[in-house]
Parts: sequence; structure tokens; C-alpha cells
Amino acid sequence: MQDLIASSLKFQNNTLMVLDQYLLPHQQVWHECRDVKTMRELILSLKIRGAPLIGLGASLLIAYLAEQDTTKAVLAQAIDDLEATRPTAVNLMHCMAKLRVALQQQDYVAEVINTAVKLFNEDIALCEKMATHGAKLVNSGDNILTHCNTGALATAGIGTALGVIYKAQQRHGDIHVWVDETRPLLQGGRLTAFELERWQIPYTLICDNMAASLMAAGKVDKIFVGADRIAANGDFANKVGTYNLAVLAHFHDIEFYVVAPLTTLDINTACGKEIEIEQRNGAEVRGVSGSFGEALWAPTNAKVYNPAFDVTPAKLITGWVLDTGVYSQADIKRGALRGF
Ligand SMILES: CSC[C@H]1O[C@H](OP(=O)(O)O)[C@H](O)[C@@H]1O
Repeated sequence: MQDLIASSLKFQNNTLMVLDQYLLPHQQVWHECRDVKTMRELILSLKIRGAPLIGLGASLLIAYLAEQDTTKAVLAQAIDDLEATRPTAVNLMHCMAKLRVALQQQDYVAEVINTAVKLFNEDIALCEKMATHGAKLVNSGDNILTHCNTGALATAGIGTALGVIYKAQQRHGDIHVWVDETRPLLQGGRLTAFELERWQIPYTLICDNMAASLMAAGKVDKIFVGADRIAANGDFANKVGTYNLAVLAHFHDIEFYVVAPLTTLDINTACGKEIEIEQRNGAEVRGVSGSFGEALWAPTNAKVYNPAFDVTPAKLITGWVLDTGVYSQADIKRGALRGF
């Protein structure tokens, strides 16, 4: 299999490597992955994360195993096991479905490898298209608020919502970004801040609970977020706290955009209520000692509610920025998403 290099995932010299995003930004540690057990742990612990990227990481592992003369039956089981790691981001299911088709072909080893490579390279192109469409929505001097991390760390390319911000800055040179820290795992404060610094894009880090007062003060011009799964009616699941922003944006009449590739679209899910929301370990909310350098601060036995995502209804969304263009409420109401 050819070398494939992305910010946090690479296949080089026949070795699959994953950048440990749980340790970023203060430690850059790459893990080698040779088996399903390791990839499952990397995905479940969000060492590899981001809707598009977890699908690509899983796909590259399957391709690596195929190249190692793994039997068809073991590959089929590996696809099932990886697909079962996280239930909300549909990109993973899309990738695994394509690999199942490849596995049924006569020359399945070549087909699986080619499919994984194609998915990886397609994602790079999808990011460029989304960013180009989305950047046209940004005006000079805009203050953009974003949530979680949707950049190069979460994709094989420049990202989804953060890719829009990257291209908008290339276009205008004078935008500013409010970065939600994104409790509880701080993907915004750790990863988006890290990426914006690398790209030298001015940003201000805020706690999630500060977004409302910034909007009330007229300091937020637009909001761009990513998605883990977009239902056929335009509702979407994204990192928990996204729905808060959509409601606040609606109240303050601020443009609210979701940015995602078509691989995040799930036309078999009719509406947001049908999207399964991943429930995660309470320790992430109570406080994790070690990796973030934080001590446990909540009572050890505190009961915790820790959904990884929430659902935003289509009626709160100004526009859907996909790789195929920008879609309005009217487009969605006439069933544009069902046309894919
Ligand atoms: C382009 S990444 C999309 C999506 O994935 C993230 O979730 P996680 O960090 O749990 O993998 C977040 O919801 C992003 O918006």
C-alpha cells in the first residue's frame, strides 16, 4: 500500500501510525497500530478521533491486515469489531460498508487496499471543497465561533468547519476565532487552539459557558461547527454543546452553519431523534488525573451524565456547508439531502 500522510494518521513504510490526540498539545506521541485491539483502544479513548478520521483509521488498519494475508473471515470480523467502537459518527459506518463490498470481490486484497486509499484521498478533496464553499460565507473582519475540533487533526485534509476558517483567513487575513474549550475532553482548548496556532490564525479561548454573553455583546458574527451524523431532514449530531450554540444563535439572530462531507450524511436516519448518542465514562466529567495534568475534582462517586454528542434540529440551522455546496433551509425542506 502506498504511503498516506495526514496530520494525525499516517501509513508509511508499511507501518500504520496514529498521533495520540489525547496527549496533545503538550505531548506529540505516535502509536503504531497492527491489530484490531489496538485500533479499537485508540478509537475508544479518543487517541484517534473526529468523525472522518476514525473511519479512515479503521479503513487503513483493515487494508494493512489484508496486505498481511489475513483471511477473508478474519477481515470481515475486524470490520464488524471496528464499526462497533463508536455509534454516532456515521463516517465509520460508511467506510466499513465500502470495505465489506471490496471484501466480496474476487481480488479482495487489492480491492480492500484500493478502497482504503480511495477513502483517504477522497477525504482530502472533500475538505478542500467544503472549505472553498464555506469560506465564501465569511466576511472580512468576522469573529467566528467554533466548537470542538474539526481541523486537520480530525480529517485527512484541512478539516471541515476549521477548514472553512483556514480558507477564510487565507481569503481575508483579518478574521478572529472564538474557540469553545469544549468540555469535558477539551478538544477545542487543546486541539483547535493547537491547530490555529500552527496556522497563525488569531483566536481567543473561552469556556463553553461564555458563548452566550459574547453573542449578547455582539461579538460573534458567525458560528461554524462540524457534524458526526446528518439525518435526512437536516437535523445533525455533533459534539455536546453544539445544540446550546444553535439555540443561542437563533435567539441572537447569528448565522449558524454546519460543515460536513457527504460521508457524514445518513439518509437512512430520518431525523435527529433516531441518531444514537454515544454515552461516555463519567470519569471524563469528574476529572481525569494524569493525561491533562488535572486531579480528580468531583467526588469519586458523583453520578455523571456524559453524552458525547447532542442533536441540533434543522430549524435552527442557517446553512449546511457540504462538499457539494451550501444548502439553505428551503433546500433541505424540499429534500435536497435525500437526493444523494
Ligand atoms: C470533523 S470532526 C467532526 C466531529 O467529531 C468530533 O467528535 P469527537 O472529538 O468525539 O470524535 C466532534 O463532534 C466534531 O465536530
